[in-house]
Amino acid sequence: MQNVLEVENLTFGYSKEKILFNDLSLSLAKGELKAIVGESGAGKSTIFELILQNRKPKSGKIRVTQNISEVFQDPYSSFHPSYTLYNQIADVASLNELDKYLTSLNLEAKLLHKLPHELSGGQLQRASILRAMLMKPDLLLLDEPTSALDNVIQLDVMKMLMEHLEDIGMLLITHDMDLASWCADEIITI
Ligand SMILES: Nc1ncnc2c1ncn2[C@@H]1O[C@H](COP(=O)(O)OP(=O)(O)OP(=O)(O)O)[C@@H](O)[C@H]1O
Repeated sequence: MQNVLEVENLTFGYSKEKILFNDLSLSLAKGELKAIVGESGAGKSTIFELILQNRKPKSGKIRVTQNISEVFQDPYSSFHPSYTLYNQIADVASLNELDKYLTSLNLEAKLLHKLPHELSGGQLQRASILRAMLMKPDLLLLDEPTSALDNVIQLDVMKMLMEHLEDIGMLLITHDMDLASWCADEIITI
């Protein structure tokens, strides 16, 4: 099994006084879904910042594939406000499998021709997952990707993601321990 992410003895804090995590190690291969859970402010989103190399660790190593997609916590900041979703998705991803994902995400194709603010938070969240999947990543970073969805749609979306696990390693940030226990191979608590 080939790892798409290896984190070794990672230590990080925004200041010396407040270390968020100390000596954190984890690995992720295609076919695996691991969940990061922890209280608000524990540093879950910060781990993604480090994986995306937007921040440098205080110590430790991160080895990661270059082919990463992410779904951010706030769906409104995931898209540029001035362009249609279709344009923003077509810019970065192949549209070959568009119809298949629209169906499994229960999204109407006409929504894609709207501007981000014309969609609900839940519709935008699914559009963000659509874009991430069409990019065919090796590693998918999911930061509370279903927080704006009701329970039934949340489960449908998670099942759809899990059907594609064979080709992707997935790291899921969630505050929902039930969701993590249901879908994850391993739960990392910070
Ligand atoms: N750019 C920054 N500069 C200084 N401190 C920051 C910065 N970004 C986040 N923090 C602080 O670091 C801590 C961890 O933030 P982070 O967003 O990673 O937490 P989280 O576990 O994802 O929280 P939540 O579940 O509420 O999204 C928080 O105390 C936050 O205030």
